[in-house]
Amino acid sequence: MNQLEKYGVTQRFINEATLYPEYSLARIISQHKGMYRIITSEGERFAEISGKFSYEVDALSHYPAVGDFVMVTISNANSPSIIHAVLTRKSVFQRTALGLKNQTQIIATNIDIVFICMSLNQNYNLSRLERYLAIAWDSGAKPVIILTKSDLCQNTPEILGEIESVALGCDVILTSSFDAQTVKELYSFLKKGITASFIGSSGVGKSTLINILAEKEFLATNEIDQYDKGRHTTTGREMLLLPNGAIVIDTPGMRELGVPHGDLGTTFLDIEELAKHCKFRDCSHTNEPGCAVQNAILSGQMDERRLQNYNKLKREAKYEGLSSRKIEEEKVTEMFSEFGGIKNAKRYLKNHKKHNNLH
Ligand SMILES: Nc1nc2c(ncn2[C@@H]2O[C@H](COP(=O)(O)OP(=O)(O)OP(=O)(O)O)[C@@H](O)[C@H]2O)c(=O)[nH]1
Ligand SMILES: [Zn+2]
Repeated sequence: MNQLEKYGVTQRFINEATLYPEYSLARIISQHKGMYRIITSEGERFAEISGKFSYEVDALSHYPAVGDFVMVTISNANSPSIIHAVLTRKSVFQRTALGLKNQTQIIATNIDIVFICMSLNQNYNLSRLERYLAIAWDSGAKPVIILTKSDLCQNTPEILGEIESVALGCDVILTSSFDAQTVKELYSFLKKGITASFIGSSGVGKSTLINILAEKEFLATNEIDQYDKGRHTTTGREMLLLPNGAIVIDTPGMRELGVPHGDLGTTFLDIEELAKHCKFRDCSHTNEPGCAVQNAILSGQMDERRLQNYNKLKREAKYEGLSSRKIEEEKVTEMFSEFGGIKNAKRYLKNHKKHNNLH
């Protein structure tokens, strides 16, 4: 079988690839400082982007990322293959780039299913789950909730009830590493050729799950690897193949995904639906008369905590916007320092601000 077929290529990508008859289709399996590892029809290769690509690329998010299908010229194993184009992404996990607040950085792409992992002991937290759901809905991947360490939980039915109130139609699976059968339940989602990823706080048991699915120690789990934060000691890979042909993307970036530019509208569909019935269109759902959201809370239909988290995430989203404006100012300073120096830049900003204040 063609190597690439093992790595989740679908007809959709094969079709798009025909637009580039001079190049070959490949998939990015890892990325490190501008160097990529790719799977091609001829096996694994190192790769870098072409000169033309790097000249024309105008946003961080347009660079290839783990999971991308790309069009390449395949070199022999000793020299880098050349990446010419990135095919349309089916799903995208992203976050605001460190140090560059107004640019998004792509963490991983073309993930079909994202398992949101939360452990049933101290890590259990509905607001965090909502946060992860927001990331998932925003990405285009299908979220499935995994509640790990069920062996440590005494009041599972109660918690399941709470989770279902925020999960809105997502599947929820209970697992325990002491019962491999519970983990194998994930195979109803992890079919051959499906690309999946696991997100959730550190220590909830993501590596443990992947190792059980892989039927080998793919990843170091916390007990063996308590001090050495380096992972993937066995494989060095960010994309793993499970025995049944499913693909797992496990990059450090996916593990660190925390605060999303989440799709609040989907995660909090119930609140947004209720809000349509508030008396005032700009209702803040705090103490306005005729507030449908408050009424739902009063009648016990909705949990007050859920509204609080909704408001909190909304505030964060707004704050993101503000801070990016500040970053914009810094960028202008930098730009002007090239010709004319910092003084000119400051003057420019001052005038600019004055000008803005007039509006
Ligand atoms: N009791 C119990 N412990 C578990 C279970 N799953 C994992 N653990 C333990 O939880 C700890 C953390 O597990 P990991 O699999 O390393 O967690 P992780 O989510 O991969 O953590 P990071 O790599 O930091 O993101 C280890 O000591 C595991 O043995 C479970 O189902 N039940
Ligand atoms: Zn309201």
